[in-house]
Amino acid sequence: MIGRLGSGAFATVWLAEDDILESQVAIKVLADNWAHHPDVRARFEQEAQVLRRVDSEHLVRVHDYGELPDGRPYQVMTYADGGTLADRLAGGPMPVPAALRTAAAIAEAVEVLHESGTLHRDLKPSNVLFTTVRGRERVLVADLGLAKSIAHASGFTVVAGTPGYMAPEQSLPGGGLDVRADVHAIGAMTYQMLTGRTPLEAKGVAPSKLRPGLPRQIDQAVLRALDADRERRWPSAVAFASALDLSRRRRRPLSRFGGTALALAAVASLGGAVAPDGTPPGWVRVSDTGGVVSIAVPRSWAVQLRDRGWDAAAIGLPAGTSPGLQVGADLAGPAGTSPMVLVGTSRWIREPSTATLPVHAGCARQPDRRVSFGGLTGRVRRWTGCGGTDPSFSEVLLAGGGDLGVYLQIRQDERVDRTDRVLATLRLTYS
Ligand SMILES: Nc1ncnc2c1ncn2[C@@H]1O[C@H](COP(=O)(O)OP(=O)(O)OP(=O)(O)O)[C@@H](O)[C@H]1O
Repeated sequence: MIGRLGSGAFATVWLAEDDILESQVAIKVLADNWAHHPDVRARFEQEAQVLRRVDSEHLVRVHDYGELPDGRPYQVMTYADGGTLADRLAGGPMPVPAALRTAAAIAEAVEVLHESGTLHRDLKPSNVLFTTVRGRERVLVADLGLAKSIAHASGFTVVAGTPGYMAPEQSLPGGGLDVRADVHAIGAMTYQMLTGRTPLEAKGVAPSKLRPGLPRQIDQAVLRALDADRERRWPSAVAFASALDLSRRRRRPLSRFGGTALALAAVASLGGAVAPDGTPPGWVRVSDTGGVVSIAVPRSWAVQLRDRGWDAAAIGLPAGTSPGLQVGADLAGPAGTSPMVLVGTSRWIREPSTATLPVHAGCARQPDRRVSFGGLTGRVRRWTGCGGTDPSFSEVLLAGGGDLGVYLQIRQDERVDRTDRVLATLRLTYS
């Protein structure tokens, strides 16, 4: 051990030298009084497992888990040499681009956690660390609030979430939490990075009142993340990050292709096993009411479902309802701002197809490419660079598996294309 880095309500974190890795690591040791509590201990271990398995460059990595001779469990994790966001905020608000970049990185990490089925529950500036990688600073989200949640559930006098950041529903007994509680906390930190004050301290006034010159879109994005009614909040961390990113791009058009990578890189990095029905870990399978078509999407996309079919007239085929579904993060929200998948079947979709795929005005059409999945073949047309609030669109026609062909529209963030990954999970039941 080289020295003590800090302590929280549950644990003390030490700086140590790893002889094998020849690098510095942080070792978090559960406090003695909690180490005797089986539930808290189990959650501490669970936290280590999650942070070992889930892989994002913006999440603290746990390398090892063990037990000291006196029985206290510990986690060995990446050492963050750049202090915490709390330290930075002690000096007042951050430069706007740095605040937005940091918010996007936090959202990315949290989105990856959500996709693996884990809520953070205790996002706050002391849990956001900075480290230096190859001379560049990187944001790292640490410390899941798992221990807190169990302590709270067991009636201990520990607040489950930190005032100023936690969502209103977190202080309600038994209020089932979902990803939107974390969205609230990211919103609160973004507010503070931009204005120097928590929304609680500032009584929720628009950030631009405290930081003149902030664009209206940033005000709107941040206030929506903080809405007391979670139904009106951004439905996912990535939806919030996209809204901030779009505001940022509008301010600084040159940064469009550089800078922040959004959360969607998550897929490639998820651990765990693919389910027998082809559903990747952290994804959710949905189907239409008749069970004819089913598909899996990342959990954060699967907030709303319309499962009563669709009308193939939408793509220029004979009208009439046939099996189909639409699943998305925010189907009722402003068009084009959140991920969505529409899957419609039709016996009119054949090869060569007479369907008329939609044109996405303002987007750049990419060359069509041929795809083939589980006996179905067809083509994908992708539209990118849509500008405004629109992400990318993939238009897909597939046929050849039986009497039904399939049309899909996949709306997603334009920089990471999950079209094939989603298509690979498509299942059709032929009559
Ligand atoms: N990986 C790390 N690298 C460097 N410093 C760290 C690391 N993890 C934690 N720390 C430091 O140790 C402090 C204590 O961390 P810990 O996670 O135990 O508590 P906390 O987040 O401050 O509070 P609480 O657990 O009550 O929510 C942090 O505030 C931070 O300063």
